[in-house]
Amino acid sequence: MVMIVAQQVGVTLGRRSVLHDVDAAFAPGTLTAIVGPNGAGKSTLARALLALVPICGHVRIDGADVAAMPRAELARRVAYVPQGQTLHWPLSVERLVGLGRLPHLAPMSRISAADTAAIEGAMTRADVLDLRDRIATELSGGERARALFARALAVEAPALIVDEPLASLDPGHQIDVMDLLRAEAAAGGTVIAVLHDLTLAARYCDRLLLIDKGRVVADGEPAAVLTADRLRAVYGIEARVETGGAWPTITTLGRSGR
Ligand SMILES: Nc1ncnc2c1ncn2[C@@H]1O[C@H](COP(=O)(O)OP(=O)(O)OP(=O)(O)O)[C@@H](O)[C@H]1O
Repeated sequence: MVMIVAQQVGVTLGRRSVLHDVDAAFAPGTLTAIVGPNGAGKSTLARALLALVPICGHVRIDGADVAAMPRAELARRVAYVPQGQTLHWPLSVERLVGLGRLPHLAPMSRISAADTAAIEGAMTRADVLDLRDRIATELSGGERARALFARALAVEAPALIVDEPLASLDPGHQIDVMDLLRAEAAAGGTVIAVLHDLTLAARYCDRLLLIDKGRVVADGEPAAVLTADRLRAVYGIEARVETGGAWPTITTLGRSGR
């Protein structure tokens, strides 16, 4: 189990100040969605948590500064699925998923029975067993997304950061992925997902971190974060938010002021 804490995190990319003074804590057993409009800084925050961009402030995993952490150790602690990843090598899906075990392998060593079990388990949970012999570069967008998700699951890291894992998935596989993220959190994982679908985020996540213009504008339980006023202010939409059911549902009615 790991605790990830961002303290006063700021990121500047080129000349653009993209994130400002972000404070956030991500606890074990919690599924957190990072939500916000296009360009708000969600992917940048996901990357900042892994020190993949230069940051001001600190990100700590169980108290250790990620910027100073050896990459292999960080890769064992936090599995990461970036947004819209492209594949360059014509590997089979099984071998692609097997790359998730690299952080655990000593140089030149062979994969163990435990590695094989992790790869099989990840392929099963991401529903890519029937694709295992397919060449990953020849998959559809949704199939590729599931294969890359399986690679992250194969790491068996205590924390998982996934950036727009639902993009290009059909509704059934969207539910499957959200169920999986929930299950990872229920098993003690620290799970962070960048999401655009607010209703799915509200239904599945313990907590939403709403980002706008590089700043955290709300952080809390979905029903507290997703108010009609806030959706108008942040997304520029008129939305009906219903909180009477098992989870809040958001129906977008149109653009504000139109
Ligand atoms: N390398 C870069 N140089 C300059 N600006 C960048 C760079 N990468 C991203 N940005 C800018 O940083 C801002 C935040 O980008 P980011 O990808 O984090 O947004 P996002 O919230 O994930 O958006 P989306 O929902 O569209 O994926 C955007 O304005 C983007 O144009």
